[in-house]
Amino acid sequence: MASLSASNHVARVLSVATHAADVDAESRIANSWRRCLINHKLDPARQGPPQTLTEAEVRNVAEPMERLIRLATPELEDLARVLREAGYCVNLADPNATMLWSRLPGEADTEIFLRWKVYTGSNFSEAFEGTNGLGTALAEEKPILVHRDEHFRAQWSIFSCAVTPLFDEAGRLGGAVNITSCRDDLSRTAHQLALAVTMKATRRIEDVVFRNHFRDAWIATVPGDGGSGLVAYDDDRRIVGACRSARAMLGLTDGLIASGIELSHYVKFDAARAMDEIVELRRADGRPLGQGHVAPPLRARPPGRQPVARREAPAGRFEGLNRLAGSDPGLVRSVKRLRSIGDRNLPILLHGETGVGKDAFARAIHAASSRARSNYVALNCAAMPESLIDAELFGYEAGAFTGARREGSKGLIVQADGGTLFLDEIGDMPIALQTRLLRVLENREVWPLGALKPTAVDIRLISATHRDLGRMAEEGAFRTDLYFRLRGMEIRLPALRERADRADVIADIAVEEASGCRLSAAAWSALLAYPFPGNMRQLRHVLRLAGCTAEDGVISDTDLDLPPFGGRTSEPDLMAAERATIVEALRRHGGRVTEAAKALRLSRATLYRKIRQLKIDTAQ
Ligand SMILES: Nc1ncnc2c1ncn2[C@@H]1O[C@H](COP(=O)(O)OP(=O)(O)OP(=O)(O)O)[C@@H](O)[C@H]1O
Repeated sequence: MASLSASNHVARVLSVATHAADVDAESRIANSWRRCLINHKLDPARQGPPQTLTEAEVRNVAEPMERLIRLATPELEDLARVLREAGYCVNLADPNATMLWSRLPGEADTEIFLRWKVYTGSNFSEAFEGTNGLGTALAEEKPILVHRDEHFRAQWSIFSCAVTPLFDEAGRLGGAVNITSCRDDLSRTAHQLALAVTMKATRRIEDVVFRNHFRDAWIATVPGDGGSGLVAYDDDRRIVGACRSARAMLGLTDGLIASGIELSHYVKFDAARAMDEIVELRRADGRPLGQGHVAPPLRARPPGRQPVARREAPAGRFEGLNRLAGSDPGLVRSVKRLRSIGDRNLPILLHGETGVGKDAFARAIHAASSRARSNYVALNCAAMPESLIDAELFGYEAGAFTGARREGSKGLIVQADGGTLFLDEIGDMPIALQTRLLRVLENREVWPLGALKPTAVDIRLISATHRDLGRMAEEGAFRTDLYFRLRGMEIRLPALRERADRADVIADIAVEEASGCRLSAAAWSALLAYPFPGNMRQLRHVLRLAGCTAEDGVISDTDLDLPPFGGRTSEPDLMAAERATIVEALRRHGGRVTEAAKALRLSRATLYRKIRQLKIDTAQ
């Protein structure tokens, strides 16, 4: 379609949508235009940005999608890297078409995406924005390419997007992967190729999500006309799950799966041994079905280990906490204590080394509480100077100081009202601010800078530190009264090397970060023996990298980037190991802090802080 002026575009949309012109009348685009006009009563000439959520709202919407986002991120990063040259931005959206993950292409193109708010937090549902890749693909639950003038609203005609819906392990709509370009020199054919790449990436994400969910089960890959389908089954060959295409292919339903129906009703094959293998599949009546693939439970993959008994499906809102606790007795006890305090508003102090999962744990506590529907607001006290923490946390009135935002700022405490405030690295909070925080906790109200009256707040406080706050309080470096106020309940998160279920944690993270690979015996022993000073974060990083360098799907010990470390746990040793990890990440990324931070899964602010603390010379 050639590019049209805005008024011509509107006229064309109206004539096609009202059947006056029968050009493309039966096409999906024409049908969508009709939906927009008749069902959604939209105006193709309307101008203005899409609806955009605040950062806190995005966090709330993203919370139930956390596992999907985590599992999809490596694939999405690859997709963004491949398509960056062609000026594409890449997004992952939830089923309501709200973008929750974005990578902008950089350079000149980025400015356009920012100007038009094509980024995290924006909603592109068809009912609001008219025909567009994300909204229409989700409305129809089918991949679609929407090229420039095919958009309903004239203003979106500067973009071309290609979108593939994503289905979860139960075949339900879980979101969509979107790619958008604003380059007018890219042909429809080029976009079609990009759509094909996106569809492949999305299928791989679905594959990882399915295998991760059914990691205790055997997985059969069944060939079909429109691609293969995955069926999960237990040791007795009873089906426990099936992906969307396997359901369609075999006629499987939730009811049939819940009834424990046997795989042999649908497909048969000879002997299932302990290794991944290609098998000749037959239909239930014995006719050949083609070649399939059978994989043993992922949890059982590390050599020499028996399959781990299936963990009980965790009950409802405690699912996240149970998952993080695994089967480490200390952590399981802590989760039990958290359950027993129920919804009493007790402040919680998390204590643990860097990367053990303090933030993840705090989020899970929030998700398990009756406050889950309200905001979870986090602040890292070590990442910013005192004046900024003050303004960010307590807020300020309009014109309270030079450089303040014209409209003032509510502050994070007020934003967390009704929800949870997470203060990371609380040990780094300057003394003056400790006093203000104590006052907030005691009086349950906050005085924004320059305000004439306080604002009442109801927050649950979770704080975290890697320091010995008790000792700091004794030495006068931390307010004793605040210390006691913070530790309504103190939870120690053990280092990875201390966890009794270390082997399970490693196996689980291997499945997530290096899906499709298995660990050689030597790699497995090396991982078990290594003290992981950077804990979960470092383990994830090591396995992600190993998954990329592994040959023939086998991670050997030489694929593991484990910097020498003595196994002792003193602070200087930890710092030395952390320093070495950061220096190595910076070296790998040519000194580019943003990319090194991404690889280490740290925020840029945190990495800059660590660079300063550890006196790392980034100019090397
Ligand atoms: N139990 C767990 N199982 C698997 N992955 C985990 C677990 N706990 C944390 N992680 C992952 O480890 C990484 C680091 O976690 P998180 O940021 O919560 O650690 P932290 O203790 O807050 O780190 P820091 O002290 O540097 O702020 C994240 O990618 C998180 O998803």
